Amino acid sequence: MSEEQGTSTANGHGQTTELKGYSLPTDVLTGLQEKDRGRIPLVLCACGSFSPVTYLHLRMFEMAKDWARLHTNYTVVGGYLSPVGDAYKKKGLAPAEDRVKMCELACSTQEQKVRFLMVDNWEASQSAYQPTAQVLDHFNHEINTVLGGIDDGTGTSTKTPAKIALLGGADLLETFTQPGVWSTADLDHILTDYGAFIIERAGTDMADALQRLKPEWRERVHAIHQQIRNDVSSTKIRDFLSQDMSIRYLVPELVISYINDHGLYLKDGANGAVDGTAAKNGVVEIAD
Ligand SMILES: Nc1ncnc2c1ncn2[C@@H]1O[C@H](COP(=O)(O)OP(=O)(O)OP(=O)(O)O)[C@@H](O)[C@H]1O
Ligand SMILES: NC(=O)c1ccc[n+]([C@@H]2O[C@H](COP(=O)(O)O)[C@@H](O)[C@H]2O)c1
Repeated sequence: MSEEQGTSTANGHGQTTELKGYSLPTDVLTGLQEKDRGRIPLVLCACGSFSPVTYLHLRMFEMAKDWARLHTNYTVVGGYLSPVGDAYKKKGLAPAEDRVKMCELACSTQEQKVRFLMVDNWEASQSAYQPTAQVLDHFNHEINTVLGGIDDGTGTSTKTPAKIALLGGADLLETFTQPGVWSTADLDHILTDYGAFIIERAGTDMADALQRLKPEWRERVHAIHQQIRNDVSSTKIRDFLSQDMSIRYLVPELVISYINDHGLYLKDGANGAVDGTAAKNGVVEIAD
């Protein structure tokens, strides 16, 4: 994790810490290709706990990428997993450093020629909780201001602005209308200025969740059905691990090795808590 340096605020949402030496990973961020001429580059940003990351988290990007290609004028040029920071204090949250590392290992399993997924540790490195609107502002700043946009594929080094969008599951969409979870201003900013690609999820009625949104927000949501349903969740993975059950073929092999090597998600907390919020055993209760 990067070293901290000073503090600053962004967009009036809350405190962010400037991270010394931080730069957004861009190693597999592609430019537009000849075949994409006339299309808008799209960068998908998945915010979540990833405790631990599963194959479905990776698969969400594939589903959204296909959907964008088939049903929109966007072309996915990059995807980011942004693990939430320790301040989120959710039950089952392993330390941010471990979750970032596991996401990096998961992304390292991508086949060379088709790699477009990266892990950004900016959110995970913040000591204060970062609302998702602010995380999307961060991506927008890094890609469209710092990088100046995406290579437009004309061979002239001209850059074109990328569309930044939130990627998540239908349970996330469902929380949009749950009282006290999101501020109206943040939702308006996320859906009006960025938009969301939402993947159907078992246990959530996506049509109903969409119906509950204001019409002007609803039209900014790309609702994607899972044609091959996968109901894996990080909670189930943690449950399996706590019962010493196999998680093979649900989670990348490198992530399984990392979990074993670091003794994460053990039922009886053999590793003990790191601090009051996140523990190596991943069974910490949400703090008040
Ligand atoms: N099986 C799934 N189907 C659709 N979306 C999913 C699935 N698993 C995770 N997601 C989505 O991935 C994003 C990040 O996931 P998150 O880290 O919260 O995983 P999770 O499995 O929901 O975690 P937990 O079980 O710890 O609550 C969320 O928007 C979530 O909705
Ligand atoms: N107000 C907000 O910005 C807000 C509210 C709820 C969840 N979230 C984000 O959604 C994601 C949800 O992740 P989990 O499903 O693991 O809880 C996290 O990245 C969290 O920061 C943001």
